[in-house]
Amino acid sequence: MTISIWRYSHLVLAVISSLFILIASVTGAILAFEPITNQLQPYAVSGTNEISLAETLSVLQQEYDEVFTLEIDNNDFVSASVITKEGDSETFYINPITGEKLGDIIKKAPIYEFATNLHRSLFLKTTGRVFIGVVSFLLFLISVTGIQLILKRQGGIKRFFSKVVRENFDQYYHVVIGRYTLIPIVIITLSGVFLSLEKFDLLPDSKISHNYPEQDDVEHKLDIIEFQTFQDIKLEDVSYVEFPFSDDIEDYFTVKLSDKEILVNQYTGAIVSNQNTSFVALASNWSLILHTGQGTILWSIMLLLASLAILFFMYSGFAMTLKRRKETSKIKNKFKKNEADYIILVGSETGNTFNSAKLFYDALIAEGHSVFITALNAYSEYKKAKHVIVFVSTYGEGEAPTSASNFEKLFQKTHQKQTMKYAVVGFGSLMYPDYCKYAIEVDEMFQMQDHFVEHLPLFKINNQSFEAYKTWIKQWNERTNHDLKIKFQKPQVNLKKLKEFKVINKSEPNNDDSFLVQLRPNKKVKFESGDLLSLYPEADFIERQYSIGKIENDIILSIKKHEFGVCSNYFNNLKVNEIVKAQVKRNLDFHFPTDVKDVVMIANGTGIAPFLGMINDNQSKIKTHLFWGGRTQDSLSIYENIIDSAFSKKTLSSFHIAYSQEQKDKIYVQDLILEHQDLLSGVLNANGVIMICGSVAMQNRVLEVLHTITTTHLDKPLSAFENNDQLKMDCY
Ligand SMILES: Cc1cc2nc3c(=O)[nH]c(=O)nc-3n(C[C@H](O)[C@H](O)[C@H](O)COP(=O)(O)O)c2cc1C
Repeated sequence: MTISIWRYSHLVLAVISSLFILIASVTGAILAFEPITNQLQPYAVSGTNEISLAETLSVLQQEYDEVFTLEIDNNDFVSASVITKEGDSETFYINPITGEKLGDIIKKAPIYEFATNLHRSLFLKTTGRVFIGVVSFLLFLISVTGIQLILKRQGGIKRFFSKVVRENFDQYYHVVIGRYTLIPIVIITLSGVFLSLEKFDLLPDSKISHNYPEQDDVEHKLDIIEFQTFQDIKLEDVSYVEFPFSDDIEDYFTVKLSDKEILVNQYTGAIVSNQNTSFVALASNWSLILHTGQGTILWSIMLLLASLAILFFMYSGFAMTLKRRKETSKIKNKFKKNEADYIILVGSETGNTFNSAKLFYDALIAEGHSVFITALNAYSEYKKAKHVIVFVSTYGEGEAPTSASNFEKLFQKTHQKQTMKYAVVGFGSLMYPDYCKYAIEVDEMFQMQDHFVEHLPLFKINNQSFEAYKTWIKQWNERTNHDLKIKFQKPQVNLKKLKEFKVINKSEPNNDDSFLVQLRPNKKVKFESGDLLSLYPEADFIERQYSIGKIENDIILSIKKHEFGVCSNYFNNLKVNEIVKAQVKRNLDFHFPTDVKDVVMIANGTGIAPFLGMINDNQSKIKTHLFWGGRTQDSLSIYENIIDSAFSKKTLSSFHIAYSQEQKDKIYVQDLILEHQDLLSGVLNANGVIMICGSVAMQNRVLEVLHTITTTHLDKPLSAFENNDQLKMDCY
């Protein structure tokens, strides 16, 4: 629940201040170039830590008729205001060792003048300055709420920089870029607020006031070069020197240093007054440096990047909000709640789960059913319903998402009259210790009430996996004897991008209707075991993907033939030397790890394909254990040669098989995993990697077993290893 408060505050603040933030960040990005271009000018003087103030002041006195001021700015440019020997009053950059003029003071370019005015006051003078000050504070609050949201999402400060689940482009980069730029943005906004407060005299007075003790007349005036005080001060510590107004002994040198201001007797060089700079003045100086980037190219570049990041956050933040609204507002029920046979209840925080529920709703409607879809928070009595299907995500630490926050109470006090069948689909992420916990709770609530009968067991979906969702639809279809068709967006095919691959070999389908295809690219194509081969059959141009095993330079695919499968039958009918047009899609998260000591591979059926490549290409001979589940011994025969070859090359350490049909008691790959739990926990404990490929159903069973193993042997949930990139999965 608290997460939605943070998200709501984040959004409201962003909406209120968006236009001004837009102006401030565009002008901020432009202004970031000013200190960069300034610093590229050749006026910076090096070695100011070695030059004494006495040397510079003395040389200036010799070089010019009169000297008024000396200034050293944040760029280390030294400028002096003087009357030249020719009698001209001028201010210019000087060389502090020779005193000679280096160049004229840089004039602010009109673009920077314009951007500064807009940035500071929107050309509205005081009113504008107030606005900008307030907006700066709002942006500070937005950054703080943003940091809070990232902390919640990632599960604490320790995991601030750990892996981010990628749901879509906007969400992913909003979080990833946010992690790197929010702290600089907090600094920029706080310094901006400070500068505004200073402008409106809202800070304690930081002016230094000196005591002016009476000075005794002295007969001999020392040369500046002889002033011990100035000899002891290095130029790098000086920001400003004002020369005495007249020869009067009560007129002094005023010297501003980084942390204090001193008055120096112009005859003796003695310090007359010494006052420390106030905290407010120091903070104000730092605010100016941090807000404008003066003096450091690196920080100026950071300011530029932060300004650009703010623009991206505005775009991606609003895009996410619009998408969320669209997902939740597009529910237009055709049937009333008391007319419908099917009730779909949705619990979602950011709208993703609504999307999956809506696809199911559309498919049921297309089949001619009466369906009513609503949020879990709107749960009530349904007079005619026969089926309740719940799609629900988990948020916070295993809690209900916003649109299900009230469901438990409603469920307890609502009593349905007729008996209904229920099915719960949980959406979550394996990166959280309480994987799909709220869905588990909802499932239990249904189990406890008499009027509900389980239609399908609880089904969990990791990271909104569409493949897993399709598996659940398949289970639904099998259970109901229907052929519900989910309409999903076809990925756009760019036929020009398809490459040609020649069929080198193809085995005949075995008892399981599985066969191997060996393809060779006609031209050079970059691919690795674990990448995907996308095909777009002419019948529908819908993308079908197969996991690639790379052996030498060929692609090995393991395919299961389905009676009416367009693509599997296309492959099965291929003859040697025929050409297949397809595209390789990189699947970087599912490549063989080369920087670990142990790898365990777990597959069932055709999921073995990428591993066939990996076990043969394991050049650094990493200890590799393959667990595979098949139906019968015959299922293995098409892979046997490749596995034997890996054993003889010593690139495979062990191979464990579970045949489900060879004996009375069925054995599955998850049973093998449990049997070898010491090996599995040992590999994880030693930072090894577990890879899983095959059916989603197998994946879910294996994950349950792995979770039991990690909690009992290693005292950690499986999510800890998922977050540490020790779990790689590609299931369908
Ligand atoms: C802050 C935060 C906390 C989460 N907590 C959990 C959790 O405890 N268990 C889990 O399985 N998934 C958790 N998730 C993952 C979400 O359930 C997952 O991203 C889901 O797809 C979101 O669906 P929705 O956008 O429809 O709410 C969390 C996600 C976020 C951002």
